[in-house]
Amino acid sequence: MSMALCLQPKPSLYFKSSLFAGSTGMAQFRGVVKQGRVQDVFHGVVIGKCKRYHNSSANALRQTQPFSLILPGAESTNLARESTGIELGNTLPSSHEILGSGMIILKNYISLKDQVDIVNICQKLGMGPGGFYQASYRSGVKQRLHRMCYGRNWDPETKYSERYRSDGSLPPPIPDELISFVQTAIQDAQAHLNSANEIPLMCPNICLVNFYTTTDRLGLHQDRSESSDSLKRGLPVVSLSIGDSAEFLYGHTYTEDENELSKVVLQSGDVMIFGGKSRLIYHGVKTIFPNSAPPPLLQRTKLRPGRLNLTFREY
Ligand SMILES: O=C(O)CCC(=O)C(=O)O
Ligand SMILES: [Fe+2]
Repeated sequence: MSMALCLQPKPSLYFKSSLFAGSTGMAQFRGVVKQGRVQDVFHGVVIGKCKRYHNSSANALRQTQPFSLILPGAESTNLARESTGIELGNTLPSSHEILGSGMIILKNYISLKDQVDIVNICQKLGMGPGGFYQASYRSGVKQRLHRMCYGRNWDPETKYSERYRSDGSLPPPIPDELISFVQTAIQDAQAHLNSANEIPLMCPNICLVNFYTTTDRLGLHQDRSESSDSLKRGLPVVSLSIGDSAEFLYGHTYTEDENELSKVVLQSGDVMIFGGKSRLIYHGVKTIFPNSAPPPLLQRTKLRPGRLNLTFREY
């Protein structure tokens, strides 16, 4: 990647760099949510079921119902792809917030135009083979979140061990422009840190795409399915937020008491990066704030209410 690219204050998705092929990794959910406080806080994900494996074809068939990011009826208008005359220029300046060693938020980093493009990429891939689905556990319980993977299959039960998804599909590759975007974001983050080593550069080879409706949550967990080498080196997780804002909770030790966790609001356009000493933070999404997405994004994409989140990792 050229330095010119790295110095872009808001890198465009259309600056392409070399494609990094390969395999990849993801989240390890803590299997302790029970009737009690944590479930009250994080009632979106069935964390306690994660130990069981699944792959029944009955589940697979149920999982393949298409899920559109776009409001029902809006797809046919094709507004997402046409110029509507809606002003997309960002008015808010970018800034950053360091949350700890190896953990940073680049605020308002993704331009509105790129947010629109990312929604369109995810909509296109999300409706195709390997697109959005609700993973289900062997017990038959489905995750509430709609999710898909790029680059390599990750599933809350089988982690990275199954190349194919339980519905027989393979995840599409990570689009080149997203790989380039993520690497530029890491380099921009490094420039804000005391030492660039706090967050090592990585070549993402997996991306998990989550869509949260306004009532979805994500329970407290660590992302630790990636290779021991990747975790040992502290290769970062890079997380992009688009759509409604979210309250993100995190801490370095597991707790069932929400008050012991730190909180931060992730808004549309923010990029959060956690690597190095923060690579194994416990984290979760407590709340999605309805009606908080930028109006021009909604007008341009017809994104349904909720939040799109992409997390990139290197296996
Ligand atoms: O939605 C987010 O901000 C976090 C997603 C996440 O933690 C994950 O997919 O592992
Ligand atoms: Fe995570």
